[in-house]
Amino acid sequence: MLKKLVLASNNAGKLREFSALLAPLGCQVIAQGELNVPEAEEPFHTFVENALAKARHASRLTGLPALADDSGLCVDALGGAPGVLSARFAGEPKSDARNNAALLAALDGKTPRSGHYYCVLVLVRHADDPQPIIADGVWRGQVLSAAQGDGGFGYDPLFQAQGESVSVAEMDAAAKNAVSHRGQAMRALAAKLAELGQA
Ligand SMILES: O=P(O)(O)OP(=O)(O)OP(=O)(O)OC[C@H]1O[C@@H](n2cnc3c(O)ncnc32)[C@H](O)[C@@H]1O
Ligand SMILES: [Mg+2]
Repeated sequence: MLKKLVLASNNAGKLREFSALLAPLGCQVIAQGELNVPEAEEPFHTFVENALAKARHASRLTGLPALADDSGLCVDALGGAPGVLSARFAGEPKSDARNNAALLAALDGKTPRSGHYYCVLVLVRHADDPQPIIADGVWRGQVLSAAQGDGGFGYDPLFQAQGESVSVAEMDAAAKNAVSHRGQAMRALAAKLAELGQA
């Protein structure tokens, strides 16, 4: 039974979404920043390796079970970019506004504008956990030609999910969580925990 876990993320947008998504687990959740955990390195080419590195890092420094999210936007006409580099597509320091501008510039004149958000979640029960619990989610859609709305975070003003008539930044938070890559991954993770008798 998980009583307490550290959320291995410094992204305020993700943390807001997780506060609703993790509520059903009924465990105490502490953001790593509150425990002075510095940002982990994310040197890998796959989302899952980066998520595992972030989870192990937070768990090692806090002694708590840790949940990490590695996610990004993968655009078909850009060969999957920004992908694992989504947070830093326009370089350092990380900036959603500059990333959005860089995405529009990269897609200028290109078709199709289709792509997907991807999210992988990794939960380790301790830093050297040999059996991390892993779940992922995919949310397909299109990159718009101009930003719309001011909700959400990251690329949300530029992303319109399949079946929606507004950008993700124009959806309310609960509606996004109900269908998003992160919402899907979180529900899959919760199901795995339940199967293992851990939640
Ligand atoms: O590593 P942490 O501390 O969790 O925070 P981060 O922002 O660096 O997170 P990632 O390394 O996983 O990079 C994810 C980037 O992908 C984008 N992204 C992921 N999920 C998104 C979502 O739901 N809406 C909009 N953009 C998203 C956004 O640019 C994020 O900064
Ligand atoms: Mg990151």
